[in-house]
Amino acid sequence: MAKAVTQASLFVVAVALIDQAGRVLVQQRPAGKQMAGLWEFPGGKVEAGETPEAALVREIAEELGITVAEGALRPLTFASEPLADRHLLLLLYRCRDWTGEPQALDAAALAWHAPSALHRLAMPPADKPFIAILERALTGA
Ligand SMILES: Nc1nc2c([nH]c(=O)n2[C@H]2C[C@H](O)[C@@H](COP(=O)(O)OP(=O)(O)OP(=O)(O)O)O2)c(=O)[nH]1
Repeated sequence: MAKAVTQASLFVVAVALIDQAGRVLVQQRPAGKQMAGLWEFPGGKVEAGETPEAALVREIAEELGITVAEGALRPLTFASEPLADRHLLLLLYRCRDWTGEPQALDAAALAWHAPSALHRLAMPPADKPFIAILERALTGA
């Protein structure tokens, strides 16, 4: 019999911005937040009435100060797992086209890394499987 879901879902969208050198942008969660200090993909919670893509366009503008068109967001993969007292549904998109220079408006720091270098970063548990998927997506392997 299927296990009953008792936790409310936390619906989050995030983006792997990919530059011309094939590096991916990650940001460091600031002090005072849950999982402070960990490196994550820019994004955040989908608000009531928003599509995932509209939420991600909004979050990218708020967190990085850059403009992305919804059509430039390509679904890549997702995670579904418990997070504290909730159940996290995390949709990861990839994106190669944006306008502006990313700034750390909501993060302690930004960094560009080749996907293989992400293995060395402290990231949230849900993000770990994303690294190999990004490596395959960017090398074509
Ligand atoms: N943006 C983002 N969030 C992630 C990733 N991995 C991961 O587990 N999360 C979690 C952390 C948070 O619990 C949630 C994102 O929500 P959020 O960033 O809007 O929420 P928050 O707790 O940082 O801040 P707030 O909006 O409540 O002030 O998803 C990721 O790669 N990117």
